[in-house]
Amino acid sequence: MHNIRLDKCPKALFGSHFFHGTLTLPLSNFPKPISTTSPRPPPPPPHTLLLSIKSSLNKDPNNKLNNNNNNNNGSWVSPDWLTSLTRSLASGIGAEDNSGIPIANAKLDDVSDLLGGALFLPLFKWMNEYGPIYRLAAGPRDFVVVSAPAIAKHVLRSYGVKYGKGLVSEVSEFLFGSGFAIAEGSLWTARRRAVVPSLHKKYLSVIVDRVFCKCAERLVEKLKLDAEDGVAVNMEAKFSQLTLDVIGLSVFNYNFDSLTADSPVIEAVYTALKEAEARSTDLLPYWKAEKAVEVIRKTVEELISKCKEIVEAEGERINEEEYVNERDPSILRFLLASREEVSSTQLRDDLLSMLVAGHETTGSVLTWTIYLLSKVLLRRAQVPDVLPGNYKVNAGQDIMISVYNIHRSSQVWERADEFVPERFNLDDQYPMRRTLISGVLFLWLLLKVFIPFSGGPRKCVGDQFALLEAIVALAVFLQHMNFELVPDQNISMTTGATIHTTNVKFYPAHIHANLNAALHAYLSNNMKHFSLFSPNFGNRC
Ligand code: HEM
Repeated sequence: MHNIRLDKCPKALFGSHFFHGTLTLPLSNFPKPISTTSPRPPPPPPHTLLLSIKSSLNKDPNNKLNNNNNNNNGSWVSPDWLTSLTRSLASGIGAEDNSGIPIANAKLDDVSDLLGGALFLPLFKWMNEYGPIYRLAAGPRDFVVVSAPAIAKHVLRSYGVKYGKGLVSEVSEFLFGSGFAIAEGSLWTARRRAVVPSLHKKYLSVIVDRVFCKCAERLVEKLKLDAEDGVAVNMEAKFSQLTLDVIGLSVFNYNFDSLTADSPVIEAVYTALKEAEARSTDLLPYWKAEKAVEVIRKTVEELISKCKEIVEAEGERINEEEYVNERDPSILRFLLASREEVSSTQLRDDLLSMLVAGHETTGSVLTWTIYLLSKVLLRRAQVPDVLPGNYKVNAGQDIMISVYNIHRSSQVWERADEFVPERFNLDDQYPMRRTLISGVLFLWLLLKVFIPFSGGPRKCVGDQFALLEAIVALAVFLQHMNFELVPDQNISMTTGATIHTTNVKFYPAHIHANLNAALHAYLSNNMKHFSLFSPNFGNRC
């Protein structure tokens, strides 16, 4: 596992502002973009696969291919990557590589982070060495890794035309089945159109009150007890429990009550996501996730059948666009009352997608600032394509967009590595709005470089939900609690769907404070601006 020095850890920076009672709004604290002209020109000279393989074999004195040319771009397959070598030898000696994409020379040391699940760390290192686009052989797979906003935008907005989800769908099918989070083509279009209307504005405002505030208040009550006892608390675990309760109530009107009793669903979600990650590189042995998937599916099926009985007994039908059932405003109720014809397996898989995506990711936004938590997005080229910067990819090429790199690149941001709460002046009553009015150019840049919820047609459907949840929870915590980081901890990172810390503890302390007026203003004005955070790049979703 990779150990991060506390003084280098973005979380520590975050903590120094957030966890000592000063109000900060992490969502608005992204760095200022300085450039969006991404691809690093000029492209490196072309090289051949054969020569690259030769260069990787150079270390072997017995190797007959030994007297080859120097390859500035490193080897197609690093000496340490025997699995990749095997694959490359099998699949294309002599093939011309005229892609213009440099090849990352990945050493085993570099990828030790992979074994802890922190793939984004070596990806960042290689970006600094090879630039905003490079080719990486990861185990038996071969990825083009993209850290340039313009290329990322090109790939994300071309979903369905030139790119599909590809690998991510393949490796997550065991979990999501036919759910719309991984479905492709017309199945995805139909399912997304059915589910997205359930997250309408009226629903969100009801959920803020009934669910986000209530769940956060419940957590505060628990933390007060810990404060009295002087107990150090693992906040990541607490946030995980909080968000499971939130997503359970919002999607199913069901209280997991995981703040009180351990819920097997949390563990099951992490286990399943880890397995999906292991499958995507094929570098690690797969976990045995069958049991975890069974736990999640069974839970979802039970919740659906309970709700179905009630809806059928009541004969409820949707007749308004922004329909909310006052007793049960859940997404499940919305879908069932809309009487949409869909198989029960499909419904289960769609809702399971919401449960996993919604639970797993929202927890981490509370411990990391939003721009620091994102990992990678995967796409696969369906046709040959030329990327901005004149980089060529073949049909079938897996593309890995490193959102972490884009959000942390010094080519893109000023003071890229820092958390700077002062970027938005909180004394300003409407910080986001002012930016909107006065900074058209800034916003245009922002839309291209800040993509925690992805972009284009497959962008997150829960972005506004997640942002509101995080803001409301922060508001409630800060009104009642202070947090002090337990000194001398070894802070590590790991990944689920996003980046998480491992076992970081805080001492909570109860305070009596008033909710900051700026936060009030922010909350009441931000909803309409939230779409900023996941651009659709002009696509209709
Ligand atoms: C901080 C919180 C969250 C983050 C950072 C996040 C991030 C993302 C990202 C990056 C994607 C797109 C993946 C891609 O382009 O391949 C995505 C998709 C998705 N998210 Fe979220 N998400 C969050 C919260 C939520 C919540 C709360 C829900 C549910 C209420 C949700 C439901 C979904 C679904 C269903 C998809 C699949 C959409 C599709 O494929 O059409 N997410 N999310």
